[in-house]
Formats: sequence, C-alpha cells, structure tokens
Amino acid sequence: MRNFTSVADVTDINALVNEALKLKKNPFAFSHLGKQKTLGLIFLNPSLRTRLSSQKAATNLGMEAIVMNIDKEGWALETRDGVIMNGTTVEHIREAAGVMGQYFDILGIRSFPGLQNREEDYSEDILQKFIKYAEIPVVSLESGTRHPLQSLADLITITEHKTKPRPKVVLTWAPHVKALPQAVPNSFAEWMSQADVDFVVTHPEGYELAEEFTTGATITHNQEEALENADFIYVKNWSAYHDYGKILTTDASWLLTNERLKTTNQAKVMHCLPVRRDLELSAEILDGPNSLVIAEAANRVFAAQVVLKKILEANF
Ligand SMILES: NCCC[C@H](NC(=O)CCC(=O)O)C(=O)O
Ligand SMILES: NC(=O)OP(=O)(O)O
Repeated sequence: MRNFTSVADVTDINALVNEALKLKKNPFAFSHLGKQKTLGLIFLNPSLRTRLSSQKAATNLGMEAIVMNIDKEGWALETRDGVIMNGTTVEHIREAAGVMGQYFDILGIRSFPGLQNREEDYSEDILQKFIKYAEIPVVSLESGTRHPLQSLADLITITEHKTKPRPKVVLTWAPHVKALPQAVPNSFAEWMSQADVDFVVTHPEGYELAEEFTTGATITHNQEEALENADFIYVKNWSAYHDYGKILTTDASWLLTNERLKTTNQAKVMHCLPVRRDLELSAEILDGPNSLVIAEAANRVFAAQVVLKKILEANF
C-alpha cells in the first residue's frame, strides 16, 4: 500500500480487518517496524479521535508522530495555482508539502471540504496536492469526500459485534443545525458496498449522496421501513450533495430513539463522533446498551495501526 485515501487502496478489506483484529490482540507485536520513522499528522481542521488514535497507533509501531494544527499554528496556506500571493495567504502548498516530505516518512492530512463549490471539493485538490508535492506515502485523516480510517474502524467494529454472517446495516441521516460534509457517509457507503452486509441507506428527500458511493445500496426515504430487522444502525448527519452544502430540513422526527429500535434486531447503534446529544442522536441510546460509539472509537487505533503497518511494510 502506497497511500490510504479510499477503499480502492485496499486489495482485500476482510483480510485488512482480520489483520487489525490481530493487532488489537497484540498491539506491540510490530513495535520495531516503525523504528526511526516519523509520521507527520497535519490538521487543517479540529480533531480528537483521529489525532489521538493515529498518534497511539504510530507509538505502538515504534514510530515517532509529530502533530501540527496547521490551521492555527502554521502560515496561512495557499492551495490555488497561478495566483499572485499578495493577499492573506503566506505559504504555497507546493513548498509546504515539499518541506513536509523532507521531515516525515509518512504524512497524514485532514482537510474538510469548504461545502461551497462541489466540483472543487470532489476533485480532492488539497489531498492530491499533498500527495504530489510531499512525494511520500499519504494517509487521509478525512478529506473532502471520504474518511477511510473511520470506515475501516467501523467495519472492524461490525465484524467484532455481528451475530450472523451477513448482518443488515442501515445508514440513517440525522438532523443537525450545521451543514456537515458528506465524507463520513460517502466513505461508510463505499466500504459497506464491498463488505458482507445487506446495506440500506435512508434519508429525507434531497439528501441523496453521490451515486459513485452508494452503488449497490438499497435507498429509501422511509426510515421506519429501513430500520426493520436492522442489526446495525449508523447514524450521521450530512448536508445535501445535489443542492450542494445546503441544509434542506432539520426534521426532528429523524432523531433515533429507543422507541425506533423496537422493530430492529436489537440493533447496535454507531456514530463516528463527535455527536450532538438529542439533536443527532438521543442521549438514551448513547447512554444505553445498544450504543457502540466508544467501542467504535477504540477501534480507530487499530484501523490506523494496520494501515501504517501496511505502508511501512510496502515502502521501507
Ligand atoms: N471526523 C468526524 C466528523 C467530522 C465532521 N463533524 C463535524 O464537523 C461536527 C461539527 C459540529 O457538530 O458542529 C463531519 O461530519 O464530517
Ligand atoms: N470520528 C472522528 O474522526 O473524530 P475526530 O474528528 O475527533 O477526529
């Protein structure tokens, strides 16, 4: 594996999940693999889980991790080509990424979409420029369109908790007050379409995700119908893809409550976090026996660790 930016970088997702579960049982088995190697973790946006789990994963492999919140601590970054930099940006991504490539062996980048210009966000311009100019392996820490480390941790969690070979997994839209990216649901859908699951997506009208991510999924506007016999429910808000970046509704009837779980197969409830209680997901579910959110976050370490291991093995 050279880069890890989407499910397409993985040859066998089940093998990757099994390797992650092996690492979970024995986290220090490869503690010399990353010796004298440096992981740079560059954040253009906030993070709790991705930052801490990636640092921990690197440490477990004997790597050093250097974190920079470039949005707050770095020079204002110019990402466009061909502009005269006489405004507020100070350093171009060509030099910034080029320099990072000198200091690090592997580079992790978090860069959220602006949600203003769909073409620009979906071109993954910033992530692609880091790959091009750093000239070292790059791991997405959530980009404009995807969050693959999250999706891998989600699949690890489903694999651990499933009680049948092919569980029913439902991705449901949830209300929110802010326009959020499609990266988490896009990525989850992309991974689920390759996993051994029956995958259903439910959302209000107008919240259709880009088709490239939901190929093979059953899509319905009827949440109640979608939840019947569900084994796992993945809760997430996203803003509209077609009417790009817009909030079309905040309909609270989409909020998942214990009452809604009654027709499910005692479904386990997942969310990538951070979650706004009683807006996106009910506190009674988060605090109850069906919630997997902490277990899911715990698996972020082993998702990051297996990806770093694969990159170290293939490139050094
Ligand atoms: N990395 C996990 C999710 C990150 C982001 N959530 C957020 O921005 C939440 C912000 C808020 O609730 O105000 C998202 O949905 O893609
Ligand atoms: N789930 C997730 O990526 O969390 P952070 O945004 O806190 O890293």
